[in-house]
Amino acid sequence: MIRVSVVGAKGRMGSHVVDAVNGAADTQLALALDAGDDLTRISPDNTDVVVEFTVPAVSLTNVLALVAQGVDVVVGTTGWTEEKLAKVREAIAAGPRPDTQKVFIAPNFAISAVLADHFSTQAAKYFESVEVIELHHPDKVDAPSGTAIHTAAGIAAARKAAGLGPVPDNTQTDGGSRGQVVDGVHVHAVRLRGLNAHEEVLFGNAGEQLVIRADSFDRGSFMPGVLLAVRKLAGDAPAGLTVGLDKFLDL
Ligand SMILES: NC(=O)c1ccc[n+]([C@@H]2O[C@H](COP(=O)([O-])OP(=O)(O)OC[C@H]3O[C@@H](n4cnc5c(N)ncnc54)[C@H](O)[C@@H]3O)[C@@H](O)[C@H]2O)c1
Ligand SMILES: O=C(O)C1=N[C@H](C(=O)O)CCC1
Repeated sequence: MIRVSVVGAKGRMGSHVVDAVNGAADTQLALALDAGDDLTRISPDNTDVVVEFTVPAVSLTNVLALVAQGVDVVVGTTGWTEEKLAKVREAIAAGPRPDTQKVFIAPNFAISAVLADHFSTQAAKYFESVEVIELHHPDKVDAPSGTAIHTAAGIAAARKAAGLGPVPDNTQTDGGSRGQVVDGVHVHAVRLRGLNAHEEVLFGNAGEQLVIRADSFDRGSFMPGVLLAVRKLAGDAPAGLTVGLDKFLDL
């Protein structure tokens, strides 16, 4: 049995993870902690893998503490930047298990979103224009979504590798309606009661359009990906920091 502790266990995602861990045949819940609880209770003596779903403002601190305690960590919280990822790599190198420690961070655990992201990077070099629209429930604290930032960055890298220049855009005045620009790609965030997690990538050429869309209607859609990551960390995932569920899929 894989012993799993959950940090952020009372949250929308954390509570689903607790249920998923309790419901799977090969995992058992070790500790379920939330804000105000003592993270040092988690150790290799009681936990094989920690799943962390909290808030962007505290996730890095939690991950650094857990690495220092020598436990492997699956992270679903958003808000990761290259600078924060570098701090995780440094913490692993300076931690108690520099050669075996595993940390996995995924902007999105839903297969639909991972595939939309993957197909978008494949499509990117064929289109002159691209924009990303993400649509979420209004209780979400960050915008744009971590998934949309990851998708935009992947598209931008694919465009750069293909030698494409900037997207065409003759906007002369903009009060904010053109969205946030992530690596040259405009990203628009919608917050609407009734939605869960959705993303649409619009590609355009003269006379044609491709739309790639992923819809997570329910948080249960993230749980197979979370359990896959837990199993991979308890199994053959490489040591060090891995980012993105696509790394664990045969794409
Ligand atoms: N990767 C994915 O597939 C995926 C899917 C959905 C949500 N998310 C992300 O997961 C994060 C959580 O989303 P949510 O909807 O569950 O949020 P939420 O607000 O419902 O839950 C966050 C939980 O973290 C707890 N928390 C806050 N500070 C803490 C601390 N220092 N230590 C321990 N627990 C702490 C809160 O009390 C709360 O219970 C967000 O960043 C969200 O964008 C990622
Ligand atoms: O509900 C959220 O919050 C979500 N956050 C992630 C993001 O920001 O990309 C994944 C989708 C759901």
